[in-house]
Amino acid sequence: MYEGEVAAGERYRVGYALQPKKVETFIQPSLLHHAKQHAIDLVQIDPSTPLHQQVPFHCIIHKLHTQHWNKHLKEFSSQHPNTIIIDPPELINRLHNRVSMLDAVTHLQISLQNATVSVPLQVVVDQPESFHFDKIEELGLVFPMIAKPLAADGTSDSHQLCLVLNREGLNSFTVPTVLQEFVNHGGVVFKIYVAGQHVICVKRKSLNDITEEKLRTLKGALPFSQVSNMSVGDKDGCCGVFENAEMPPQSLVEELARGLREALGLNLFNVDLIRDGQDRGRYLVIDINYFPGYAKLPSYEPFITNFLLDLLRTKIA
Ligand SMILES: Nc1ncnc2c1ncn2[C@@H]1O[C@H](COP(=O)(O)OP(=O)(O)OP(=O)(O)O)[C@@H](O)[C@H]1O
Ligand SMILES: O=P(O)(O)O[C@H]1[C@H](O)[C@@H](O)[C@H](OP(=O)(O)O)[C@@H](OP(=O)(O)O)[C@H]1O
Ligand SMILES: [Mg+2]
Ligand SMILES: [Mg+2]
Repeated sequence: MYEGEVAAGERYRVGYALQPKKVETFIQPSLLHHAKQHAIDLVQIDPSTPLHQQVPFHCIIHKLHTQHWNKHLKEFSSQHPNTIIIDPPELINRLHNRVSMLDAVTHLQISLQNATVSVPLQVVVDQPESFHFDKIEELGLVFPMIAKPLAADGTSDSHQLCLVLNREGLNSFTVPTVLQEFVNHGGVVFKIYVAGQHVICVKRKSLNDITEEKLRTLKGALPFSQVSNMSVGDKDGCCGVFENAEMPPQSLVEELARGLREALGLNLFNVDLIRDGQDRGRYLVIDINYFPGYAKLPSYEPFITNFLLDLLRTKIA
């Protein structure tokens, strides 16, 4: 029997390497319990101790951003090729940049049931002095726009966004930043959570539409962060709009999840999708996050456990 193999009646050991805050939210007793009942022991990894001293692992899941961890994991993986690494750090890196993350969508060209999936128009501003307003005008970008730090690396700074309402607002963000077309979408964002072949789409509160009238009265830039973490009760939109918002077609959700999983080579991520308020067949991906907050999903325990079981049974058969 080779290292990593499991005989009938044996158990799987899945190591997790996560920041303390993520351990607190993701590794709930209910998840540990559900996994245990399905022959999976979730074991905390100490990233400061050599991995080979913490073996055996059938699989390792992780979300740590340091180069040191990535190197550590790579070395371990080359010496223990039977341990499944979810997911390879070099592939996760693609989601740490707001341009490369959306590139994967651009190449997909999804069109289903009279609907299309694309990405908002965007431009990178990397040097304040090299930034010319003409450049964004040439691209067809108009106000309002949304400025997002180019890096999406899990730091709180990377979630500091701002609405840019007119030319004045172009001085309000730090570079490098992505300036993105703001698309009115009825204040609802669809979050598609992917764990391998398992996919769930939920709706969350989003930024409200910016009407022509608001655009006439508001000026400069409005900073904001972590909108979709607000509870539904916090929304200032009108009653019932959120509850009544129609979900995207299931076939579109599944096709997008499958396509992105293949294009990115990743198993654990979520996709923020909005529907253009002016064109109900136009969907746009605005964000992709690695190892998102699965615990916010109803029944996340079987969702994650089933994903791990599929993986372990297929790869260790
Ligand atoms: N192009 C856009 N048009 C309209 N609204 C947008 C656009 N991009 C982002 N938003 C709004 O801003 C919110 C935050 O944007 P985004 O998801 O890119 O940031 P984030 O900090 O990466 O979020 P997360 O916490 O999901 O990682 C979205 O949930 C949505 O409400
Ligand atoms: O801070 P970074 O590393 O970027 O990761 C966040 C993601 O960007 C968010 O999308 C997660 O929230 P959602 O699961 O609501 O998307 C959010 O979920 P969490 O706060 O519940 O862990 C994080 O995973
Ligand atoms: Mg988002
Ligand atoms: Mg994000």
